[in-house]
Amino acid sequence: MLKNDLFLRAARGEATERTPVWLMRQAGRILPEYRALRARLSGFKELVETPELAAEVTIQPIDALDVDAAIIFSDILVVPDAMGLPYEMVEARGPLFPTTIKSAADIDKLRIPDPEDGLGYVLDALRITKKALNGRVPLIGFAGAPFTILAYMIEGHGSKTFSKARGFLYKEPVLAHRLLAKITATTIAYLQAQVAAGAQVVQVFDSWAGILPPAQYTEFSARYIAEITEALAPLVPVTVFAKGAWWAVPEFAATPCRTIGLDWNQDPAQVRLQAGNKTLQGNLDPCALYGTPEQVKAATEAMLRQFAGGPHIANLGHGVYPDTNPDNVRVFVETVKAWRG
Ligand SMILES: Cc1c2[nH]c(c1CCC(=O)O)Cc1[nH]c(c(CCC(=O)O)c1C)Cc1[nH]c(c(CCC(=O)O)c1C)Cc1[nH]c(c(C)c1CCC(=O)O)C2
Repeated sequence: MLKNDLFLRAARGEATERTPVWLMRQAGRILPEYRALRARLSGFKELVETPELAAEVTIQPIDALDVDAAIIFSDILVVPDAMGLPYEMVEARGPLFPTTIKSAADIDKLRIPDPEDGLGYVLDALRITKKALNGRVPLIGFAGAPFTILAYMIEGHGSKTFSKARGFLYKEPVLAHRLLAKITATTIAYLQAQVAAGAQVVQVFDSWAGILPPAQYTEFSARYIAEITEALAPLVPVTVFAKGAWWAVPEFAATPCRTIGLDWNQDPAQVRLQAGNKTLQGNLDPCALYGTPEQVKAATEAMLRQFAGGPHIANLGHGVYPDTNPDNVRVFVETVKAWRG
């Protein structure tokens, strides 16, 4: 039994007494207790791959920020890792893949792993977290969208343009689809296993959606997200967050996802018109949290007003930036909780 099921009810499209709130990347470097734990370890991967520690870090923001949902501490890059393409997390630089996908042979070598084998550490973290939460708040599972995962597998690291990955779509469309199909199969099995391990909502992050032209987005990304939502929606409510893909809202609305995530470039009122009865999630600019507490409160209230007229889960328009003052995050959370729109 959940003591606080506001997030879950909003994610199902049900009415709630107040708007639930959580933050993308709430578990991480904004919290001193995260940085302290992280400093004792060899690196990010050790934290992600040690279920007891991942569970501890997942719960930190529930204690520190009093948010209405927990998101399992992991990364979208565990999927390519389990498929046979390991990543490294380079301090202060971000992810790096020592080998990348270049050919049909590279794609054929990739596994579609049994989640309990290749990703058992995430499933263990979910099971431990679920037990430790003891029903305080719902637990969110997640995975990257196949296109965003392909972008890292081909590019090998973060990039402003992802020109190698985008070039691959033009030069090798057949291979791109072969790779996307393999990532999609892995992701569906992985998310189903996350649900079996205790995830009550799953979110698909298409962080690099905005780098594709709309027609290519439909062909190389949205259709695979649709497949994932069709496989998962019978089990739990599914959230789709595609950063920068404002044009794709009608496509997501046609899938069985329950919630659509908005980044801060999107106009909530306009999205409402396109999204039917879906729940909307978002979308405060993470930079709004750099202001004074009064400014944070005003910006949060302005955001809440824009979402009037339908189910809403308050969040930022992307992950919280690591140099954000946690006190301002608490102002954001408290402002949402006090709001009766
Ligand atoms: C694109 C992407 C990645 N990872 C993720 C995405 C999709 C969401 C988004 O667009 O932000 C998803 C992710 N990564 C992490 C979470 C944890 C759960 C949560 O939201 O609180 C989630 C949901 C932890 C993390 N993932 C990472 C950290 C920082 C690592 C550290 O502790 O040094 C954390 C807490 C590392 C990471 N992981 C990734 C990058 C580009 C980086 C480096 C940039 C950075 O440092 O923030 C890939």
